[in-house]
Amino acid sequence: MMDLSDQRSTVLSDFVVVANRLPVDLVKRSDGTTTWRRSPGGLVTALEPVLRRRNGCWVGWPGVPDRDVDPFVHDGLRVRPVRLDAPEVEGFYEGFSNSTLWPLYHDVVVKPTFDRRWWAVYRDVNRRFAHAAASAAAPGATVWVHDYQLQLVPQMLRELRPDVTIGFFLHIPFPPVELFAQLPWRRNIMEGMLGADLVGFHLPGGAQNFVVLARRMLGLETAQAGAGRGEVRHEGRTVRVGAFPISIDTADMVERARSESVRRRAQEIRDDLGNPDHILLGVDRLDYTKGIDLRLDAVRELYDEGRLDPSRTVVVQLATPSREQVEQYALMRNSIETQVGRINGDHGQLGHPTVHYLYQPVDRDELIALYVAADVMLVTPLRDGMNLVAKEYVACHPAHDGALVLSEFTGAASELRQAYLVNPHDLDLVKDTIVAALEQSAEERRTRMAKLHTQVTTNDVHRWAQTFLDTLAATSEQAPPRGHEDAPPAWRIPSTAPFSPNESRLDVTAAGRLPTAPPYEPDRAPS
Ligand SMILES: Nc1ncnc2c1ncn2[C@@H]1O[C@H](COP(=O)(O)OP(=O)(O)O)[C@@H](O)[C@H]1O
Ligand SMILES: O=P(O)(O)OC[C@H]1O[C@H](O[C@H]2O[C@H](CO)[C@@H](O)[C@H](O)[C@H]2O)[C@H](O)[C@@H](O)[C@@H]1O
Repeated sequence: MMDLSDQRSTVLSDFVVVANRLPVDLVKRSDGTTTWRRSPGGLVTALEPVLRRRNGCWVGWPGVPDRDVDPFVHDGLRVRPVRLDAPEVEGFYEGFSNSTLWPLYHDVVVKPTFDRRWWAVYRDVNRRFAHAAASAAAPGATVWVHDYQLQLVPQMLRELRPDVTIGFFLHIPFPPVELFAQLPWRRNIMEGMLGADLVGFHLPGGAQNFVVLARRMLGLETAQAGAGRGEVRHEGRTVRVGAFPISIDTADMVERARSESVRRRAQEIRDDLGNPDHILLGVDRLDYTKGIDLRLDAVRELYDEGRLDPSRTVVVQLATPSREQVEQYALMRNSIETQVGRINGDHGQLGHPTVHYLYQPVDRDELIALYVAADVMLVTPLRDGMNLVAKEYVACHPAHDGALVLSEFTGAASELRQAYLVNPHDLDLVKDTIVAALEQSAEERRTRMAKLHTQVTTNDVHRWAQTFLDTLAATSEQAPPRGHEDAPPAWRIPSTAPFSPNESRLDVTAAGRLPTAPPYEPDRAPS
């Protein structure tokens, strides 16, 4: 248990978010001075408005190695930076997080590397984050730990601060048993996450995979209800598990998309692109999971076959630089840029490329203007935890124009059922679907987009956070009084079989049901 008496000089918070990324990155300007810039990725997009509303504190890494930065307030947000040295960035961030866990959890779309040195660094860095969180949290605070980079933090934090309530949320898919079982440190990761009071995933499938592993691999007592809700009994505590599909600050997006300045800019973009009949748009971190290469293949074939007219239909692809030191990302960049060059070489004209490609982050309002201008949004990941870009595009079409082509392998596809859903591995289907989205009737377009818009308006990021945090609060209220943690729960379902990674995932749903109606409904995913 940590002594908080030495923390008097620092403000302690009742609500602490812990994530690898801070909402802002420290970046060097060309003149050698530094400034803070919005960090990449959907985790920051989602959490920033949540923290702003709840006046909490954010513990995370400032995005550059070897920099000690004191706690500070950025644009009204309280921020507590955690230092990582260059070898730690390599072993923890580029290595274990993004070359082991990221590919393993994304269906092994590239081969994960299992390196024992990276694992040791991952553990050490997780311990540092746990200490930073423990130092930031007021007595009895709620600490919300995020994502695959910090899966050991809940357990480590609990050892330091048994008084705090701990939530954990995974932003990427949680893999099926047979994939997770490849991980040499699979037990440590599971035990790390089980340090939380509530473990959340985007989708019921991830939650179910987690409960199955707890029972089969760790031999713990578990219970499952429908739609991914479950409980795991661990070290005398009950850990709740659930699905909580994340979203965006929809009202903010809608307001910006409707603003005069953004609408004017959207028209300028159309003019600058030569007033084509159709604009197809892709917006992604440059990541091999996002299927940018697949959609470019589809578009190239459509141009080659004359099904799309390059003088009337243009593609805009924004790619945010991401994890550039990781080999697979550098390779992916090269191959995408080769694809873009080839399409433009074959189908572009002087001053009029058919694919407009930017490898850079753009300002938020510029991005929204692009969403507004685009007739068809292409979201084709091979695997994606959620994909907020899809929801952002929908939010930016409050008049119910536009069309969304969406991979079935995104978390968003489970909610955005009226999108043009595609299997991105099926190139002919992707091509036909792009053409269908372009040729849809005005009525079809309005009907689909109206339903999608209702979905993202009803289920925004504030509702997501509220549901998770309400569930977490209810969980800690239901915990047995200290000293009575071993009282046997009524629902106990003992593990019966030894762990086997090949066991069917589905058989566990027969394991048991919660005897009483659970107090929460995290799987509400209205259409
Ligand atoms: N080039 C870009 N410039 C600015 N923001 C971008 C760019 N590309 C992506 N984004 C933002 O990054 C976020 C991506 O989130 P998401 O789709 O959930 O995927 P991920 O978190 O894996 O990158 C979105 O909020 C999107 O608006
Ligand atoms: O921090 P980076 O290495 O630069 O990567 C950016 C973020 O990518 C991942 O985002 C995920 O979270 C989104 C919101 O829940 C979700 O929509 C998306 O499907 C995920 O890929 C990663 O999980 C974050 O930790 C990174 O910060």
